[in-house]
Amino acid sequence: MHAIAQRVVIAYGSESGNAKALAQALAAAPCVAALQPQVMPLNDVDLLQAPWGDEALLLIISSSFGDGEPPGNAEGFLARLRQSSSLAQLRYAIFGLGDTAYPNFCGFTKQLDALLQERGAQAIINRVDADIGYADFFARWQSVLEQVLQGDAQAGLALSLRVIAYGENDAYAADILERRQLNHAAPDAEPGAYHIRLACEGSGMRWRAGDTLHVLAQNDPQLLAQLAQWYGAPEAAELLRDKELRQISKGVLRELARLGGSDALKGLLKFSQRQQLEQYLWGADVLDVLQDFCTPETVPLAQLAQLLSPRLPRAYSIASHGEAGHIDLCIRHVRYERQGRSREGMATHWLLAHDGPVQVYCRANPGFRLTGDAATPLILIGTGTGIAPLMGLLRELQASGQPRQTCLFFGEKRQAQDFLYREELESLQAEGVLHQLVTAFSRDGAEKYYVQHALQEHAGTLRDWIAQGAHVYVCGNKQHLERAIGAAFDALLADAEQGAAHDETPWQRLGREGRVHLELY
Ligand SMILES: Cc1cc2nc3c(=O)[nH]c(=O)nc-3n(C[C@H](O)[C@H](O)[C@H](O)COP(=O)(O)O)c2cc1C
Repeated sequence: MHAIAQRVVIAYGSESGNAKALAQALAAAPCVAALQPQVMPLNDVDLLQAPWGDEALLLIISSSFGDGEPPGNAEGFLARLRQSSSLAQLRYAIFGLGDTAYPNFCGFTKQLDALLQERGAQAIINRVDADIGYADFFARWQSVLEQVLQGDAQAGLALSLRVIAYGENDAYAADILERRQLNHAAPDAEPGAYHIRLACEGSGMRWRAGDTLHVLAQNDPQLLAQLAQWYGAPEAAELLRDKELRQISKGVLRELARLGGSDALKGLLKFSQRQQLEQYLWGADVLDVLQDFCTPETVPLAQLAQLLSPRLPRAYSIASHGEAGHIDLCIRHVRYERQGRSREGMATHWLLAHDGPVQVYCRANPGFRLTGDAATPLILIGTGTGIAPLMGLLRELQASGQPRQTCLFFGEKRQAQDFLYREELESLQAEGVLHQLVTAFSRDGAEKYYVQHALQEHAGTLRDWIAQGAHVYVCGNKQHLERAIGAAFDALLADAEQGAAHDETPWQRLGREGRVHLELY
């Protein structure tokens, strides 16, 4: 066997430094160092000028960003590659870094590989698609590269290192390990709040606290039966089984209004009626729309089946950390009645009632992940089941063994019934993971008391923490929470910030500095 390359270029595309660090480590590895490699960002690689003859080799190590796009220092390379014609002389190998929690996993390096192949370039090692645990893959890739450099071409073409990403069409079937009610039933209590644990050990699925779990639930058989009855056609249940029956898009409504010849529905779809439409759609399903505005004759079953989109996944905040081997959710079992029919949240009901595995996949939510360093204090604010991602963050801090100054403000109705995760929170506090646990139970006193009131009472601590660079994480109800929390922070920081520029409020400034993390629903 003889060495296959005299000249090696190691080119990286890297936004936050992982790929660059690997490129530098590779250059220092004895088998490569002997060839005195050049290390540079992909943007500096000149595909046309460099002599990519028999003796040269391009090793690409790059991450993907945005939606499977190149990091900033690789954008120019991609543009030039697109414009280039034949690259038949070029031999290359690609090591892609990514995160399966993003929909376009390793999108950029997959695209590079395809473009290079289209232009006749030759991969000497099969492309690697590595996830966040890339260190192990890199060690294996490097040892195969060593074999290839020594002339063993087969080793590169036999390598198979590609993490498969889960998604809507390729979901993971997770068993339910635990279902436990977190609040105590009482006649006037909030609807049930449940802790659900899903088994994910060995799935290869990756996530971090703050990310979301997408659940592909099945439609309620009762609703399918009611649709079949409305149509007088038993086959409706089968035809509509995998269709989205709850979240009805404007496009579908427009088409139903046209087919049904309904002026009332056409009117509701006018821009000026958007609030009325929102009110009408709250808790509605496709059977409501059909009953209210159409007849089985105006919207034949086959046409409805064609019109409706496939079932949409429902997203839940993950309440466990990424190394846990299981995914925890904290969900509310919503039940209500409308037009004489009792209804339940589609996926929530499915998660609570169904036996057997649940189809799921994770998606990254970088805006709600832990940021900053050990010196960055964390102010966590959650109401009701909005505690879920905050539990995830606390559990991640606990698992990391690197606690920070952390304070949780939790709001609910009544302490005796609604103190979700009370025991665990108290033990996190005893362990020193959580420094302050502040609760605001709105209905326990003579006057309503909410998290924003608790924030005011702790103004001194909060001001100090904000001055130390604290990040604020807020999760809960969209309608009330953000405005109330923003106003509370503006009030408590107003004095401290007197004299500062007034074209923004203190809360807006924190937002602009990337220190406010919101998860509102
Ligand atoms: C905002 C953001 C967007 C990302 N987008 C993607 C993506 O679309 N596909 C993917 O596979 N990985 C994505 N990632 C994950 C990165 O590719 C991964 O963290 C990688 O290890 C970063 O390497 P680098 O430090 O060399 O840039 C993203 C990460 C962040 C923070």
